[in-house]
Amino acid sequence: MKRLLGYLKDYRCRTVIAPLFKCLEACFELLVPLVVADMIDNGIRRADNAYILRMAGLLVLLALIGLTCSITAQYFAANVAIRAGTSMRKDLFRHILSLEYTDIDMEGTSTLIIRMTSDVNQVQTGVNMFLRLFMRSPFIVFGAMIMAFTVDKEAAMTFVVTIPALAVIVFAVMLCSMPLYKKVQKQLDKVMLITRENLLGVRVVRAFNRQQNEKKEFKNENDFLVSSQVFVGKISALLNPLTYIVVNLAVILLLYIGGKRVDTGSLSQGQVVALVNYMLQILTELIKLADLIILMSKASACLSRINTVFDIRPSVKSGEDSVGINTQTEELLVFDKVSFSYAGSKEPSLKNVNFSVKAGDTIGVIGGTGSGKTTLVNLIPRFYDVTEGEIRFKGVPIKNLNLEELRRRIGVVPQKAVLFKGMLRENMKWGKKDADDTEIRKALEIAQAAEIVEKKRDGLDMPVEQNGRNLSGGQRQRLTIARALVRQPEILILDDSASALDFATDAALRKAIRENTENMTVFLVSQRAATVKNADKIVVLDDGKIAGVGTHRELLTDCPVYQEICLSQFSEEEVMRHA
Ligand SMILES: Nc1ncnc2c1ncn2[C@@H]1O[C@H](COP(=O)(O)OP(=O)(O)OP(=O)(O)O)[C@@H](O)[C@H]1O
Repeated sequence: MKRLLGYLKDYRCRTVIAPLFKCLEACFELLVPLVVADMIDNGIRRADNAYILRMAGLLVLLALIGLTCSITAQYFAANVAIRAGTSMRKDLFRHILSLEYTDIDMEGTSTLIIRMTSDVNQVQTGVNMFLRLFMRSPFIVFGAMIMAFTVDKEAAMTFVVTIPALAVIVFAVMLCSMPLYKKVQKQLDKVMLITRENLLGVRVVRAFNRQQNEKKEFKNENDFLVSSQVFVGKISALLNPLTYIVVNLAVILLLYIGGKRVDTGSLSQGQVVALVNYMLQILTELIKLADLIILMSKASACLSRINTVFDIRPSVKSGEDSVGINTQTEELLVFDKVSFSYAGSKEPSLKNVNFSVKAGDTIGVIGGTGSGKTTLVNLIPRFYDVTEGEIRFKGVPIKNLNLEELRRRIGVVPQKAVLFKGMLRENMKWGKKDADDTEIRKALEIAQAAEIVEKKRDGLDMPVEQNGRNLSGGQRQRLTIARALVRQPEILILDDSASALDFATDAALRKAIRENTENMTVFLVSQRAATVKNADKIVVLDDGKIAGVGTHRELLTDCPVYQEICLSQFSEEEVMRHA
């Protein structure tokens, strides 16, 4: 709540104007029954057409003033709600961008998208409706009761009995339905998560002919959502019949008491009609108030979910500065007894990893699926922090280095090639804002991606669609490698980034990288022995542990895991030739 008030603070004036105008509208509405009563008593009873017309004109005037007040209030309420919602969405986006892999893993990408979209929207709607109704509805309920007392104290006693009865019904229904609405909201989230997952993985679903299974799963969750909605709808639907029974009974009582008092001359017919109108106004407002409370409870649930995201502190903290970097040392990186476990995972993904890397070396990282290759290289730019041990960069523990500076020194090409919507040139400049076309073209050449650009009419201005969907998997991979090269990082990490390339292009790529990146330390992560065999040092991983470190030749003689990998990919003759 404090956070939301923080967003409303900047719009104090508008936050006050909106409910005030709603109250002003309510004042004019409360006058209507009195004008109608006067019209009946002094116009219709005396058949005074001129008077009736004058009163009708007055009613139109009241309606117009009420409408103006209402439009003004709604304008300011919507304005405040949209501005506060937009600021909250912006801050949430900024906060999510500051989170690290671990934090995002814990929440899940889909959940974060829901927080940023539907949850913020729900809070926005809650603010809008709150500003419009939180003063107006109680104002009308109490105002109508007071007006009824000014009309006739005895008949108005009906209100004293009816309003609490109505309030009990409205709030009982609301209390029963509120937790159910929360359940519905949760189920809605689930359906949205399934929808998102299926849309993102639509090709995989088709490729594995999983449409029927997915349809079934979606149907189950959706049916549960529908049945929950119908159930809560049925409870909410009780509101109208129950309240109308009470109000109709109250109206009968009012007419009975009013009729008797009309007979005795203490009350006019018009006044009886005014009392009935006040009763109906109270009913309408109590129902609106109940709707508002349900809406507010949904909005507050969404707000607390948004707050849990805001409360996540980035788990990777930047070091103060980069003092102590030894520029003379040959050892660029040292993995010293490094172990790592993912949050919530019982088994460590890396166990006691020790090796060092010289500046300018090419390091191959090889191992079976799930052996920990990606995990290992992700520790270098501190996408995750080690659980045990230490990684040192030029003699300084990377935890002590300024995070931005550390990452500026590293170019990462992840397994999944991601490009962003926009021009290719913009994508290429991600790592170096001021890179010129010559630098970009050079990087494209090394990454074997020059021909992709040459073939396109627009050259570097070619448009890249969302997620680079107008490019093939291999083209995307080469372009992401080029993007990392534009930056000319000290350390280049290629995490299985050539998996979609044919062998010839893969070989040409490695040759170009070797020839053009003399001072760059390159990590080549791959499952292909051919990719890593020329590396200065190869790290062989097996189930999170180091199975061997050395050159291709050394490992072929003394690392059984490496031998096994090579034998599964080369002929025995080829392996023997290298050994
Ligand atoms: N985000 C994560 N949360 C929990 N466990 C994870 C996560 N990412 C990977 N793991 C686990 O860590 C282990 C190592 O995974 P990693 O991705 O590093 O393997 P890999 O050698 O790169 O595999 P591949 O060659 O298939 O990409 C695996 O057992 C995997 O299940």
